[in-house]
Amino acid sequence: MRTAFAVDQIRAAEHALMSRLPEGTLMTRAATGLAVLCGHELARAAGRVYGSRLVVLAGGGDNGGDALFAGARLAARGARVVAVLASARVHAAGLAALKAAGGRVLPDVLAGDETWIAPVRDAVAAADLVLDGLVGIGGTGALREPYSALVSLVNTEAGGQVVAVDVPSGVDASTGQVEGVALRAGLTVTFGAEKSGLLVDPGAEYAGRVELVDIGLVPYLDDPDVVAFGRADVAALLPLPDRESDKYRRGVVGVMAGSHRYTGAAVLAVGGALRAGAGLVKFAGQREPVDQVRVHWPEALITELGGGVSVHDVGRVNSWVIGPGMGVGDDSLEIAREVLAADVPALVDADGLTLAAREPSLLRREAPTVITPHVGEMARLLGVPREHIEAARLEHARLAAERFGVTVLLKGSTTVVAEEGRPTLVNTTGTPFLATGGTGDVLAGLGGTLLAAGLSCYDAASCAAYLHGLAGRVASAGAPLVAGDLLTSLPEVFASIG
Ligand SMILES: NC(=O)C1=CN([C@@H]2O[C@H](COP(=O)(O)OP(=O)(O)OC[C@H]3O[C@@H](n4cnc5c(N)ncnc54)[C@H](O)[C@@H]3O)[C@@H](O)[C@H]2O)[C@@H](O)CC1
Ligand SMILES: Nc1ncnc2c1ncn2[C@@H]1O[C@H](COP(=O)(O)OP(=O)(O)O)[C@@H](O)[C@H]1O
Ligand SMILES: [K+]
Repeated sequence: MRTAFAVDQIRAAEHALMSRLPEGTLMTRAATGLAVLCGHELARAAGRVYGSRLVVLAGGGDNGGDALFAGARLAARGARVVAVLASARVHAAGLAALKAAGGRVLPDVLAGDETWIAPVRDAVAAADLVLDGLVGIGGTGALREPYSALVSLVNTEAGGQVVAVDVPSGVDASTGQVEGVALRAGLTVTFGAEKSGLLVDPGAEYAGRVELVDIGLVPYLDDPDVVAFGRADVAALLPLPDRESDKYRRGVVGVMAGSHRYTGAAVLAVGGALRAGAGLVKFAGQREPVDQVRVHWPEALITELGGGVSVHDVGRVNSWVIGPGMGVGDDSLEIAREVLAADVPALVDADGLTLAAREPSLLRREAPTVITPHVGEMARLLGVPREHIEAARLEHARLAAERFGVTVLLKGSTTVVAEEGRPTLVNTTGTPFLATGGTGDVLAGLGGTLLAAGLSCYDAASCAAYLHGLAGRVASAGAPLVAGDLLTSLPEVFASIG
């Protein structure tokens, strides 16, 4: 399991650790680790450290200090290092070390004219590696000048590797938010522990690959702010059938999905539930989706609603999946009321969420509930513009979990799972090729089966996101996928986890 922390937590741990160590120890540890990793990058890109070209961007805080000390170490190994000083108060000892090791300082970017631009641009374009030590965890708000001009220049002109020190400048280390410009790194070398903002888009996208340098912080950290499951975490939670299993013990999933207009959603949601290993899937819906489910999934038990047949006629289930393509009319609302009155865990998706935005009492249930909104559905549920949600995924997923008292799986470029009292989970599998119609329906079915098997909402949502993302990667292999491909890939994914 990967763990990540908010800036306050990092600061508190650093404070506790620093009080036991001689001054400067942590920066030495950080800069040493940074220099080693940059050395690897230079060896890979330029063949060797000696003679390679390095540009160090140094801001006025300790982040700049780390970069200058690392630059000094690489200069001592023969790299040609130039520093760009973006503040009048750069770390004095770091700058002295760099100069003593043969590093040079480029023209003054603070002089107030534009004479610095051409030489800095040329140096950045020619560099094998640019080291971003402008701001780290001390950054607040949008980057100010000259930091933002320097970052824009690196983003457009850098010809070699770009390494962010601790955090890409311009990314909020706690939330991954970016106001204005931020540095696009190929590698982020972060110190002590991962920062939450490095795992969540947009920050994660700016960070590139993340490498952790141990500076001895771990014993001083409290519970993580954010976690990410790995294969072993999912393997430990996934229920496997054993000799005692029968279909009822494995879990009966009720699926209420599809409508006259949207029949495919029902087929995909039932498929997701079956392929996730449900003991039994009971499908309830209108005639058209019923016909389609019957053709595609003879394994499902089917209840055609209407004509005096209601949700009660479905009988006992261990969990409900409700929403994909079910419609948002009054009859759908009535069905949603009946389904969500059941005393079993429920996963509410798609149209189910549109109905809940209209009638929030649908989500006030005794039994556990997972909601799986995409950004648009979340915007409706919270009454917040979708851009705000995209910019601050952790914050809005947590807000919805608190407001509705449910587990929230917020879908999109970074899927996050939020539940009160638990660290927010960030899913690290997946591919942008999943952004195609119907993939969310498969996810809903998958999650419903894991709930029926007895996983908690948090675990079911987290495992479903992980498996779904892997299925996306297997199905896509770099090419477009269709939602049905996920169903074909799921057996391989489950086998690889087992
Ligand atoms: N505290 C510690 O124990 C350690 C800290 N380390 C380094 O220290 C960093 C934190 O150092 P600081 O607390 O000095 O903070 P930073 O160096 O991250 O940032 C502070 C500087 O950036 C400026 N700044 C902040 N927001 C800005 C914006 N939007 N636009 C332009 N300038 C902005 C501030 O005016 C200040 O000069 C970490 O990220 C890490 O790199 C490491 O050396 C490891 C140990
Ligand atoms: N840019 C992206 N990168 C990775 N996954 C994405 C991206 N955009 C969407 N997805 C995933 O694709 C799925 C789409 O689900 P959803 O929006 O509900 O579509 P539908 O309703 O058509 O099934 C979700 O699992 C979501 O996390
Ligand atoms: K930085």
